[in-house]
Amino acid sequence: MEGVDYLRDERSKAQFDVETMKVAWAGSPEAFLVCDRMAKLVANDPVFEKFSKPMLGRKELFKNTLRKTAHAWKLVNDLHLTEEEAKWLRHYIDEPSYTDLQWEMFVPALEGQGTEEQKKKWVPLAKTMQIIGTYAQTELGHGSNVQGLETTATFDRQSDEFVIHSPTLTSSKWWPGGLAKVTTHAIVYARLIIDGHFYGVHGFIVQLRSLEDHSPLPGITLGDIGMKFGHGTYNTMDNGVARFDRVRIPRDQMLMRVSQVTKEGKYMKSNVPRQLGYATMVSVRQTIVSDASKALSRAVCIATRYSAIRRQFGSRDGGPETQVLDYKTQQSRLFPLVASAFAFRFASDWLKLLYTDVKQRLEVNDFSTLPEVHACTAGFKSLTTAATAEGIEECRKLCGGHGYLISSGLPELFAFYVPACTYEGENVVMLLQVARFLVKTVSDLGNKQPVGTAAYLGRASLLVQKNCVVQTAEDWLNPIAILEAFEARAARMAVGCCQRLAEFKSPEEGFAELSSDLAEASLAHCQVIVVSTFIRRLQQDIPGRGVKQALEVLCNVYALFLLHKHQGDFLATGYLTPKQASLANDQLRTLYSKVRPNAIALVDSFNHTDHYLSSVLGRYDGNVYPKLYEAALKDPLNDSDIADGIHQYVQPILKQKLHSSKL
Ligand SMILES: CCCCCCCC/C=C\CCCCCCCCCCCCCCCC(=O)SCCNC(=O)CCNC(=O)[C@H](O)C(C)(C)COP(=O)(O)OP(=O)(O)OC[C@H]1O[C@@H](n2cnc3c(N)ncnc32)[C@H](O)[C@@H]1OP(=O)(O)O
Ligand SMILES: Cc1cc2nc3c(=O)[nH]c(=O)nc-3n(C[C@H](O)[C@H](O)[C@H](O)COP(=O)(O)OP(=O)(O)OC[C@H]3O[C@@H](n4cnc5c(N)ncnc54)[C@H](O)[C@@H]3O)c2cc1C
Repeated sequence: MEGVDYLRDERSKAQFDVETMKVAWAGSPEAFLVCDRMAKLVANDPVFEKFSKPMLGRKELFKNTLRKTAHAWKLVNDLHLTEEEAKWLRHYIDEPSYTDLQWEMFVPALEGQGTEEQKKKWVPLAKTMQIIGTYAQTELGHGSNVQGLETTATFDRQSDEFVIHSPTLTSSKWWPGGLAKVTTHAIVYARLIIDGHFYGVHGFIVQLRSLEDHSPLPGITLGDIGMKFGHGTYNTMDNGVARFDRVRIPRDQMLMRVSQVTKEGKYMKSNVPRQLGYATMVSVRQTIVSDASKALSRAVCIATRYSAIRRQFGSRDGGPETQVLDYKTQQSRLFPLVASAFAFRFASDWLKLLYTDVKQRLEVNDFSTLPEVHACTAGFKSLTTAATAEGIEECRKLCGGHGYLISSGLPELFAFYVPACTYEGENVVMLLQVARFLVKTVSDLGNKQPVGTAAYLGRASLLVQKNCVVQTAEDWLNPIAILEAFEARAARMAVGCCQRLAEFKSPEEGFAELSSDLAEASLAHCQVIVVSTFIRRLQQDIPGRGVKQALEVLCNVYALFLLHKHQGDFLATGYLTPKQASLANDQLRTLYSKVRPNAIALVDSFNHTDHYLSSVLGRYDGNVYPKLYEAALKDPLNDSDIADGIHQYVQPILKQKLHSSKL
């Protein structure tokens, strides 16, 4: 049998209806149709070809992306694509471009932090791409600590302008996407100074380049920050550096929803919290969570298909060897990642609802849920990106040696994905934000009943006393038992941290000293939410033959895998006995056997095109080995039998006089 037959055979074993599962994955029949249409549009358009990327130099890579972006923008207009369709188009094109910053950060910053008047002026210009903007917050010397930024915006009362200035080398803006060569404008974050007094960091709309000839405006020095990790992935983007030498902008280009500066130089705070200045980051963190499930589903699709084709050992008489997918070790590394992709998918759908709700509230100045939403987006961003980056690398290893080839699609996917652990809030820094929220919630338990995602902490006093009642491996299939275990562990970790914090001289000293434990408690809290979201999703009506049952198995795999991985926490907090932890692991093995017949069908449900996967190992048809050969033969080194440099550098070594060597 060939790879093609193996996958056909695997597909015939599926115990659920794949077409309905595709809809469950996409979220709705309408969402599925949009994704499917955009995926095919991209896959069938030769401009969006990706296989030549690894061979391109930096300048060609960049220009190639400019060309693709221009073509995509033309399609958006010619085909009258909605914003949702345009986002999927961008997703399937699969190439970081300046438009990411324009649509994910520049426009949301204008919309979230601008006054009505500012929005009226700037948003239409941005949405029609008459101006192209980026988000210039990070500096050479400061990224995570936004309040530590050094760029200054000094108000000049006489001219009614702000003077934007980079006072030091470390104040150079460093990283903003599209800044080096493309963007005409930026939201520049700077310390506001009026009459020598500092008023904190604010956003300012600064024009960077001439709209006529694209040259940098006077006083602004722009450049690229250099090549990044991987080759053909993030190097398509011109992440840039900018220095400002007393650049003047009109007063009305400070984003003034949160606070205003009057013509007279008076600083006025409106009744909105200053954290609203951080709202753009909340918005994009939510997008990043949704991207995590997409990236992880891509990696597991490649690794699962290849694992069904690859055979090793198991036959001593020349018969077929064992599919590596049948090894329990392979299953225990791969299936939790398949389950995680689904878990993150449902978590991101839920987060989107939470975010839509807070956005509507913020518009009418209701800020009550902002701290919870900030904690959720920051925590989920950290949890999902860390697990996805690790998961992609695990999938590469699951594909053995061939996983290391660029043609497997996995090295480039990892290089593209891994900065998500850093950008938009470094992951540990984000967990510490969750920790602040947890500590406040637990410390306030006497006065305030927690709601929403923290509601379970309202039962903390009970959860720290109760013990797990599981007696058999079967008991671990009960969602109530699973959820209580996660809640008890998280509550015990949070309460334990708070008790120890009280032993320090000051809360700041305690927080710094216990920060590792606090980060772990935050992760445990986020896992409660992801697990409970998955469980709640299964309580909804899920049509289709066997679809709900297959998802139930995955939900249990996800939860019990986490329980096994973090069993140290579950045991140390005293909720579980070692016997109960071991029963969970027994159940996990049984669950892997239930996933096995559905493995290929599950990854088919992601509906990924071969274009999007860009992987010889993950091809839908399974025709792996002939295509690996074909891809290898395309390498420029295979253009001729004798490569450049052989005559010059190798032949002289071969022809050296042997008596000169002692070897
Ligand atoms: C080929 C192309 C095709 C083209 C197609 C054309 C068509 C295109 C159409 C559509 C395209 C769509 C594109 C989609 C693409 C999607 C891709 C998405 C990829 C995105 C790429 C992202 C790039 C990355 C960008 C960046 O990285 S920007 C920089 C981000 N920086 C950070 O995140 C900095 C992190 N630091 C912080 O957030 C903060 O400083 C801190 C650490 C959270 C705060 O620290 P500190 O304690 O000092 O806080 P304070 O400032 O004092 O504040 C204290 C209180 O405020 C609370 N707080 C903090 N943050 C927030 C918040 N965000 N919201 C609410 N509250 C917040 C904090 O908890 C404190 O509260 P308290 O009560 O405890 O006091
Ligand atoms: C591909 C990419 C694209 C980017 N695009 C943009 C962009 O468009 N616009 C923009 O403004 N920025 C952008 N950035 C910058 C990005 O937002 C920052 O790099 C990020 O916020 C992390 O900040 P940092 O680099 O200062 O890391 P640091 O904060 O210096 O982190 C270094 C280490 O210190 C630790 N650390 C930091 N603070 C604490 C603390 N309080 N407690 C414990 N540990 C701590 C971190 O955990 C980490 O291990 C981009 C970055 C990348 C990689």
